[in-house]
Amino acid sequence: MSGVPANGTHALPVAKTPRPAPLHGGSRQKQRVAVIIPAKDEARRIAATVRAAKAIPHVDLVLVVDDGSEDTTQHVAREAGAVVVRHSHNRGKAAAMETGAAVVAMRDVADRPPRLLLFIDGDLGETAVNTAPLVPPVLDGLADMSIALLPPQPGAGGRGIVVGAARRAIQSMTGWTPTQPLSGMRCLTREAFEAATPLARGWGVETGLTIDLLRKGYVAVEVPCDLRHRPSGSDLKGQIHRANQYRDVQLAVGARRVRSALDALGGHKHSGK
Ligand SMILES: O=c1ccn([C@@H]2O[C@H](COP(=O)(O)OP(=O)(O)O[C@H]3O[C@H](CO)[C@@H](O)[C@H](O)[C@H]3O)[C@@H](O)[C@H]2O)c(=O)[nH]1
Ligand SMILES: O=C(O)[C@H](O)COP(=O)(O)O
Repeated sequence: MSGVPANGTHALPVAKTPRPAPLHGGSRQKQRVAVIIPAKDEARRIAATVRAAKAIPHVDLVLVVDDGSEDTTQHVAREAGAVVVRHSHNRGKAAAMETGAAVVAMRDVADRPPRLLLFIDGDLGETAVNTAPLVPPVLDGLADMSIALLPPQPGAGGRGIVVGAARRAIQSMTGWTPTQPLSGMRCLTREAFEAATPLARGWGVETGLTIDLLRKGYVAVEVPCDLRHRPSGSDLKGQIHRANQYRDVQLAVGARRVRSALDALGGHKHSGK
């Protein structure tokens, strides 16, 4: 298992899954990328996010999953050029990611490699184009999943409680210490995504993804990306959001600890111990 900073001092990592072989004559098959944007009430920013996502090299599909928005997110996203699907009621970010990946799979074609999946948040606006550096490490077979490292965000009101809990859990279960364990901007191979399903629910999704993939031998890298999003403040709304994040992270981690304890028990039985 391994996870490494892309710009760290380690030797270059190698992804668990080799990339598609070159075609006859040596040219690499054109690997395409789908951007998946889970979005709940993002009407103000989704158009800029969609337009910027379309400018990322290798991207031929930008899919917005409207997760039961009460505003005009779906219409604005469609006008900006996204393919839009919608949950009739709000099901949480992880469910929107699963819906997005399923829709992309329907649009993948048999004679080409499945698209890489680039998940980004709906509130990045024009900075969404700066998730482009997440693609090359996965495209080139250095990693199975790349994770964006964001610069400090003006107005952020967090105290590091949820981030710290997620980081420590990932560290104890995988040996890797991520810098920004909750970062949702991630590029994955189809195989890695499938290996991590069913995803942990709601806000536990990133923590669960990282734990599950690293424990299965997939390789993650963190890549600095110059992104701006709408950070949660320190007001009541922000604190309630953090409480929900904390609950979902703990549920994701708890389920994985139980599973790993059961696996260990099963292994002992199997070996007659
Ligand atoms: O029920 C929901 C709620 C949110 N979203 C979308 O999910 C994304 C992230 O939500 P946001 O409100 O921006 O959350 P943050 O607190 O900013 O989220 C940070 O922390 C989360 C994990 O707790 C990660 O999923 C995010 O990527 C990361 O930016 C946005 O596109 C939302 O529109 C949904 O699809 N469904
Ligand atoms: O604001 C944030 O960074 C997230 O909501 C996590 O909150 P935290 O800083 O309290 O971990």
